[in-house]
Amino acid sequence: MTSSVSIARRGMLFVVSSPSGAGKTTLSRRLLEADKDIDISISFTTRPMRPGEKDGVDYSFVGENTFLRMQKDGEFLESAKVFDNWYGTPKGPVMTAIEEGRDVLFDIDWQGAQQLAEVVRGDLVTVFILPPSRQALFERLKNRAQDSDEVVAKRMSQADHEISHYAEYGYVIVNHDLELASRQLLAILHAERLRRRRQTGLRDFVQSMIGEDGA
Ligand SMILES: Nc1nc2c(ncn2[C@@H]2O[C@H](COP(=O)(O)OP(=O)(O)O)[C@@H](O)[C@H]2O)c(=O)[nH]1
Ligand SMILES: Nc1ncnc2c1ncn2[C@@H]1O[C@H](COP(=O)(O)OP(=O)(O)O)[C@@H](O)[C@H]1O
Repeated sequence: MTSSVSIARRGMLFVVSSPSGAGKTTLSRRLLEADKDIDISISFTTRPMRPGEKDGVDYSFVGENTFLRMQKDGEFLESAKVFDNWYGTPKGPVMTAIEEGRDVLFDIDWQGAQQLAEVVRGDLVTVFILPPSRQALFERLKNRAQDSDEVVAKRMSQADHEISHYAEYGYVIVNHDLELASRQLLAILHAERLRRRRQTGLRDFVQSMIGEDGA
């Protein structure tokens, strides 16, 4: 197998959003396993930890006072209230990754995607995940068995509003078959990396090739 040529490029902010239960967490995890050049942004949240979640891994779980202090001090790249809880993206790790030419994955809602679009524009790629049907969404939320009936009902009632934002996204995937949806998400990541304007080292690369003698 031939080894690939490495050309310097800008990192991108890769946003995945969906109504709760459509599968964005599952798809994001699979993307991280399949590709080692993308890091996930770990958000801060005031929502209670779910069974199986780990502080600092799934989210950094903080109280409302801490969150609001961080928000006031400008420590978030974006922040929003979703289902009565606060969520925010810490600035530092994202900026470091982008400067190093690494990509960052965001599992955030449409409000966060809109705010990021104002800050980074050309470095932003957005993907919206749709469930195959309303019934499937309900069943996934119930089968996940991590939220009370009341919370599931609330998430279902918010789904229409979430879904209504799909048209603000650059890509849309219907997550019916998990394998297919995972491949589609990976394909978007790979194609977006090849955008000419992201490949900042292309000019030097081509220049050196054109300048070479003896072909
Ligand atoms: N704007 C914004 N939204 C976030 C952030 N972190 C998570 N979210 C969104 O908040 C919503 C609720 O997330 P979560 O409580 O984990 O529930 P889940 O989506 O059902 O797993 C989802 O739409 C997430 O994408 C963040 O840092 N900023
Ligand atoms: N394509 C799929 N087919 C069946 N179940 C799925 C599929 N994708 C995800 N799930 C399941 O649906 C539930 C919700 O997925 P999750 O990734 O937590 O959604 P979200 O992060 O969007 O709230 C989980 O139990 C997950 O295993």
